[in-house]
Order: sequence, then structure tokens, then C-alpha cells
Amino acid sequence: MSKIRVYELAAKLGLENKELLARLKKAGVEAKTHMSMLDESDVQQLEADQAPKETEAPEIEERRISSGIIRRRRKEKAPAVKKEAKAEEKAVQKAEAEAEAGKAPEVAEVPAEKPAEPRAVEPVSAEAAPAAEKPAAAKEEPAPAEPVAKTEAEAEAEAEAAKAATPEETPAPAVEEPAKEAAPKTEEPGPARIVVEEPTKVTANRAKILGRVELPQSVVGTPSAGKRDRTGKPARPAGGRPARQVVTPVPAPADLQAPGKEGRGKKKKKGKGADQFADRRGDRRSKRARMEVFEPERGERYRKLKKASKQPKKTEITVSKAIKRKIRIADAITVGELAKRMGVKANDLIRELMSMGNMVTINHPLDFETAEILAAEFNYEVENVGFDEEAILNVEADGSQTEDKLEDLVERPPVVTIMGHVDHGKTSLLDAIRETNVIAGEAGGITQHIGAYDVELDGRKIAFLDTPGHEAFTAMRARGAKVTDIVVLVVAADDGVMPQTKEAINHAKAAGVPIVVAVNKIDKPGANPDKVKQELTEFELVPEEWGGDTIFVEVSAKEKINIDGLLEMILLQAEVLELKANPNKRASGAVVEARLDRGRGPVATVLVQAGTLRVGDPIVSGIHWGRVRTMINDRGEQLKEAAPSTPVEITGLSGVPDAGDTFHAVKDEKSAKEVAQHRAQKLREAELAKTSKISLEQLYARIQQGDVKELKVIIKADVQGSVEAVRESLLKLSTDECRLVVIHTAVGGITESDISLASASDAIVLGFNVRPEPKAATMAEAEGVDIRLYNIIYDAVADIKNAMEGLLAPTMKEVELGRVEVRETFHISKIGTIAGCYVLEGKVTRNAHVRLVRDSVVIYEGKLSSLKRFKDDAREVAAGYECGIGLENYNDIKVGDIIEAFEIEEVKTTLEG
Ligand SMILES: Nc1nc2c(ncn2[C@@H]2O[C@H](COP(=O)(O)OP(=O)(O)OP(=O)(O)O)[C@@H](O)[C@H]2O)c(=O)[nH]1
Repeated sequence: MSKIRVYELAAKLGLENKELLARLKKAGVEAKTHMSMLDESDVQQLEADQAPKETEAPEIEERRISSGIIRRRRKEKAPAVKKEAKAEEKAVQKAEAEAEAGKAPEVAEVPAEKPAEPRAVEPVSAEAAPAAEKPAAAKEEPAPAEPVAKTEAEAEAEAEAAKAATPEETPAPAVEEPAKEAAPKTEEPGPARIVVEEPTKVTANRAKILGRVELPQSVVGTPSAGKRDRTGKPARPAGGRPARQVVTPVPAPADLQAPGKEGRGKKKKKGKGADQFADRRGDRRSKRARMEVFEPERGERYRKLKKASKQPKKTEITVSKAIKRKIRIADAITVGELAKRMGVKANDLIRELMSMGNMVTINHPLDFETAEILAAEFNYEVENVGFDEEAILNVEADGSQTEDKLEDLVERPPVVTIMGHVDHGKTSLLDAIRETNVIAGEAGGITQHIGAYDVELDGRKIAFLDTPGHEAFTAMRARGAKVTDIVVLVVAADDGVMPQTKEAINHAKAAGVPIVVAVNKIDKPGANPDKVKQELTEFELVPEEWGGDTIFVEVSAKEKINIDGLLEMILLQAEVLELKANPNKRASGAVVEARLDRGRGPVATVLVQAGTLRVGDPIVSGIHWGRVRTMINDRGEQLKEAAPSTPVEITGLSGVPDAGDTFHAVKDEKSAKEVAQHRAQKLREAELAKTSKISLEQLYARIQQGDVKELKVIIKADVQGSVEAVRESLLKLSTDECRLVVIHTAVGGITESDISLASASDAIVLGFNVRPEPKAATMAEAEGVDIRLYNIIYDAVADIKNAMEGLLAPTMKEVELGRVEVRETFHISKIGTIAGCYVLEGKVTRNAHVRLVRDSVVIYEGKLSSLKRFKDDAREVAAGYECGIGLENYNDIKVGDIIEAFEIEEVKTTLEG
């Protein structure tokens, strides 16, 4: 090498340009910048200058920590490296001393470098190795690339310390392994894999060297030291410096830890969170590294443990605490939700429910009781935290008023509904009453038709509901309102008892409301009140003069004859009923009718049944709530308050409630809103649940549960004879467990009125050779009313008997295909009558079963003999098309008849509720 630039040399020596420049300057070599050129002589001069200093440089602070452990701290940076190296030699020194002889020449080659020059670590020490072995028996494996301190002087100087240290070191064979690893690494550093510290000599003892890795850390305590620590690798020269191959006597663990702590402390001060973590991580790693070095067994254990902890845990079946086994539900819960809360499979719940006789799906809502029983099976408890509406409304659980103290009760006017057959004079009678008995002192108010009104007779009031007819009456009852105290049954004296008269009687009886009979139109020439009385005895309405207890009043609505007499009798009946209410509490009652007024918003006519309603009262009705804004009566008078049995029209509700909804005045608007919202929620749930009314399928289960003590039946048939025959047969089926009660019978198709009665009374409807009117069928479906249609009385009786015994066989269910109207008929000789039809809805198929219905009565049931579209045979004809239909063996088809097409499907009886 002839010439070299400063930076090249610096790189070669692993020094900073600056540092090298400084050294050069010191050595008297002129070099200005890193680009300056140096001669060989310059370099030698530099080396010469450095060499002697080396020996002095090492300045080590030594402290004996415990027997055999000496902590050394380097005081200066650069030179320290060498010092340590030398200092550490202890273990080696002897070896060195001897080895020197052999080594010297080698080292001599590079004497100039010694001053601090790193040296390419080459397979140098082949020779050194054996030498090293000698001194420290424990230290085998002379590191080939080992840099070693060589200077004799040093070696000697340290010999002493070394001796002291050796005994300790030797016994640590574990150190050897890491040492091996360390070795190659030392080679890597720096561009010029230099390592050797000049003054030192090659030592064999590199096994320990590995451990030394720690020492520099402790000594330097710089961040870079921390890093080294973390990787667990041997020290790497920071900034490209050669690693210091320092052999320390066995580093004391305490000593080792200290630097780590220090480092951490420093970082904390810097306040760098991320660093802290990194540091901690590093610390942990170094700890492990140490563990591996010093406690291999423990390290192994640690690894195993770690491995074990990573393995996925096996699922353990745990039994939750008692408190967790309590499920809080609000009134109802679906099967799926309950399963989820209990942490069991929904299928298991469904299986359990099936074993309890309930066929349900995952979305089936369970009421509190069922949920409670079910949960108990799984060791869970169910708590009903449902919204306590009753408490807010101050009513009993069944919706009735809470018991008032006797002294609080005062007499209240009766509430009357007028019923009767069409045209028997209901409206006329209502008008007559109203006109003749206006409340005294009325100051010319304009009559308002608010759906109810009250009249006064001798200071005693009577409230009349303005919507005559049993349909409205029962509709209200079906909604839960028990409004009417007395039914006035209007029967035209010239007409007598008619079908609707009968219906009205049955509806009133089903509601348990007493009847006052008004025999109307007595002014008519053909009037025969006695005939009416006679006819009514059939219905257990026997006049008092004939020994019965029914009040009969003969009136003429048209001529206003005996209207007061009727009122008198109504009041008399009311007295018997001892109608009382407590006016001194928050009002409650029923909605008689309601509508949306363009100007005033929702308007409702309510009948106060208890308490006193005042303007400004917060109220809730159905799913609506609000505050009473205005209150008027049927005479258009503004009222401030309304006492029991007063019908008033109010505004202020948030929406239009339904007729028959109850209303309650509550403490404040907030409560009103809460109740309304809760009801809306329940309504949605009910929609989902669609709990049906009683049906034959569930009759047995319900009898068993004690739910059903009597089965109410409505019988409709094509002829009176059938009605009677069925009634007789059914009544004989009554048992101790379940009594059969026929609440209504009539000839004719099944009407909406029948369905509404069945719905209100939880009855089933039996039809013999009759069909439900289309609207009635829809209503029955909506209300969940069970309609059973038969052709043969025996079948009906057998079905009910079996149902009561839980033996209801699979039943044949009709699947309706379509309805066809007969619009024309043609008689074709030899073939018979062909009906020209129009398919109203659904479809009719060639193989369908059909039923010919005339006025809701089944005239024929059988099969089609032909189905044609124009002249062609058709397999099916859909709604909106015309077709020609012939019926098998039946020709008496008439225009206006309805042909119902259906298929028969067998349905297994289920116990699903
Ligand atoms: N002669 C006579 N006719 C009466 C009497 N009451 C009602 N009418 C007549 O009977 C017919 C029917 O009377 P409404 O009051 O409409 O009978 P309704 O029962 O209300 O009839 P619907 O509303 O159709 O159910 C009317 O033409 C009345 O004028 C009465 O006391 N005497």
C-alpha cells in the first residue's frame, strides 16, 4: 500500500474520520480533511504514536462486589475498550503469557496497529488456541477469530486479577456455548472485520467472552448497550466500532441486571412510552438470555411453560353463579332469546318444550310462566321485570278497577245500549229519547253527535250509547270494554222476534248484561205486544206479569209514547244493579268512538266509568297518550270535568284510539307516554305471537291445564232442524271437567257478527252445510276464531268429543283454491246445466272439489263434470277469466250462486298453541 486517504484508513480502522484526523494530528501527521492522502510512513507514524499510549490508556475502575466478582468500569471511551480487553484477560492472562511466545511474532506483524487498531479477525489463532487451553482448562475452544490482548506488560499486570478470577470462571461451562455463537458475530462488525485491540493478545478464552457481552452494557450504559442486550447477541460495535472482546470474570447476575434497570430508568425519564415498552421487551429477552446462560434448566422450563400457555384452552363446562342463573325478562321472551340467555342450544329448549306438549319454533314467544318452567329445567330462574302498567294505572291485573272503599262509592247513572232487529226502530227510539228528555236547563246548545249522550229524568241521568246494534256492542266488548250496564232490546210489536233480535239477546247474554225489552211501534195497527212477549219467553225473557223478571215496556218511538216510562224502567233496572263508582280519583273509562278531525286532531268520545276526568289531565288510551285539551258533551257544552257515566268528547290525544279501548288518566304525561309506548311494544309482540282463541286442537291441552272450564259454541246451520239436533247432541257431551255451552245458534251462513261474538266470548263456530261469508272468514282468521264446517252432525259431535278427550284425529283441512260466480246458466240436453262463470279470486281446477253456495248455504258439494274455456276443456282457469262449469250430477245451478273450489289436505293434529 503506497498511499491511502484518511477516510479509507478510518474505515479500515473502524474509526470516525474525525477521530482519525485527531490521532493523526497527535502523531504529527499532517492531514486536513478526510480526503487528505497519507503515505505509508504517515500511517506508521500514526501507529507508532498510538502504540505506547495504549498501555497507559486503559483506565479501569475495579470494584470487588463479592468474592470472585469484580466489577470494572471503563472511564474513557475509546481507550477503555482496550483496557477492558486487557483487564478481562485475567482468565487468559496466563495463557497469554505463555502463548505470547508463539504469538508474538504474529502480532508483531501488526504492531503498528496495536494502538487501537482493529484488526481483521482472521483464522488467526490456530496457534493461540492451544496456548489458551493450557491456562484455563475450562476454556476450550480457542476462538479462532478471537481478538486477544497481547501486550506482555498488560498480561502481566493482569495476571494477578486473572488468577483470582479464574477459579470462578472455569466452573462455568455453560458459558461456552454462547461463546461460540458470539464468535462469528464478532467477525461481522464493521466494514473491516476488525476487532482486535492492539495491546491485547490473542486469548483462547473466548468462551467466556460471550458472557462479556453484558459487561460492556453495564459499563457503558448507553442506549446501544441496551440494544445489544435485547438481541442477546454479542456486542456490536456501535457506529461501526469493533466489538470489544472483553472477557470478564463471570459477570454477576446482580451486576447484569443493574444496567438493564439503569437503561430503563433513563428511558423513562425521556418519557418515551414506546421506548419503554421496547426496553421492557428487551429486558425480558435479555433476562431470558441470561436464564439460558446461567440456568439452562430453568430456561427450558420457561420455554415449555410459554409453549403450554399458547396452546388453546380446552372448553370447560362451567356452572355459572347463582346470580347469573337468573334471567330477567319482560313478560315474554322468544325461545331463541331464552336459549341465548341461558347459554343452551335453542334446539334443546324446543325439545324440552315438545316434551311438555308445545310444538314451537325458535321465534315463538313464551309467556313468563312457560319461560319460568322451562328455565327451571335448566336450573335457571326467571324473573319478570316487566313494565308494571297496572301499578301506574292503578288497576287490577285483569284491568278492573282497584277496589274502592264503600264510603267512597256513589251512585252513578246507567249506561244503555239499544239493540234489535233491522227497522224495529232503534234509531227512532234513540232520537225520541233524546228529544223528549233533554237535560233541564240546557241553553240552546247545538246537538253534537258524539256517539253517546245522556238524558235526565227527574234529576236522574241515563247515558245512552248512540251506536245501536249488537255488532258495535260486541266489538267494544271484544276490545275489553265493558261499558253497557243495560241493553234495551227493541222489538217491533208488529214484527215480533226476528233473527237479529235473537242475536242481540245472545250477545247481551254472553256479556252478562240485563235486558229491558222495549216493544216498539205499538201505535201500529198490527201491533201485538203479547205475541212479542210470548216469543221472547223462548229466550228466557219472561215478563214480570208472567212471573219472570224481565222488564217489558211498550213504546212508540214514532209517536213518542211511553218514552219516559221506558226511562223509568231503565232507572229501575239500574237500581237493582246498584251501579256505583268513586268519583274522587283519577278517571278511567272507555272510548266509545274516535276519529281524526281536520281542525282539532284526534277526537275521542269517552265514557267516564270511574273517577272524574278533568281538562288538563294526562291520559293514555290504547297506544296513544296526551293531555285532555278540551272536553265537550253531546250538547256542545264545554265541560271542565266529567263524573262517572258521563260521555264526553275530548281532544288532546296523540292519535286516534279504537272504539272499545280503555282510557286512564295518569299522574303525569311521562307516565302516560311510558304506558302507551309499552303497549305499542306489546302490541307488536302480540302480532308476532298471534295467540289464537280457543280451538278444538288445543282444547284438550287447555282443559288439562285448567284453562278451559267450558267450551262455548256457536252453531250455524242451513236448517233449524240441524241446529237443534246439534245442540242436543253437544250438550250431552258436557263433562265435569268441561261443560259445553251453546251461546248462539242461528240458521244461515256464518257472519261477521258470529265471529265477533265468538271472539269476544272465546267460542268456536260450528257450521252445518253453511259457509262463512268472505268477510267473516277473513275476520275469523285475523281474530284466530276456530270455524268448523261439517256436512254431517255425527262428525261434528265426534270431533268435539274427541277433542275433549285429547283424541282429535288428524283432520282433513280444506285448502281453498278460488271462488267462482255463476253469471249465466245454459241447459244442454243430455248433458245438463252448464254455468257460465267468472272466476272472482284464486283459480278453479278441473279436479278440484267444489261446493255450490247460495246465500251462504251449501247447496251442493262434489266434483266438476266439466271445465271449459270457450269450447275447449281447460285444466284450470285463473281469476279474472270466464269459464263454463258443469257439476257432477247436479243441475240446479242459479245465477248468483258461488262455486267454491278447494282441495282437501290431511292435517295432523298438533298441540301447538
Ligand atoms: N209506526 C211506527 N213506526 C216506527 C216506530 N219506530 C220506528 N218506526 C219506523 O220504522 C222504520 C225504521 O226505524 P229505524 O229507527 O230506522 O229502525 P232501526 O232499528 O234503527 O233500523 P236500522 O238502523 O236499519 O237497524 C222507520 O221508518 C221509522 O219511522 C214506531 O214507534 N211506530
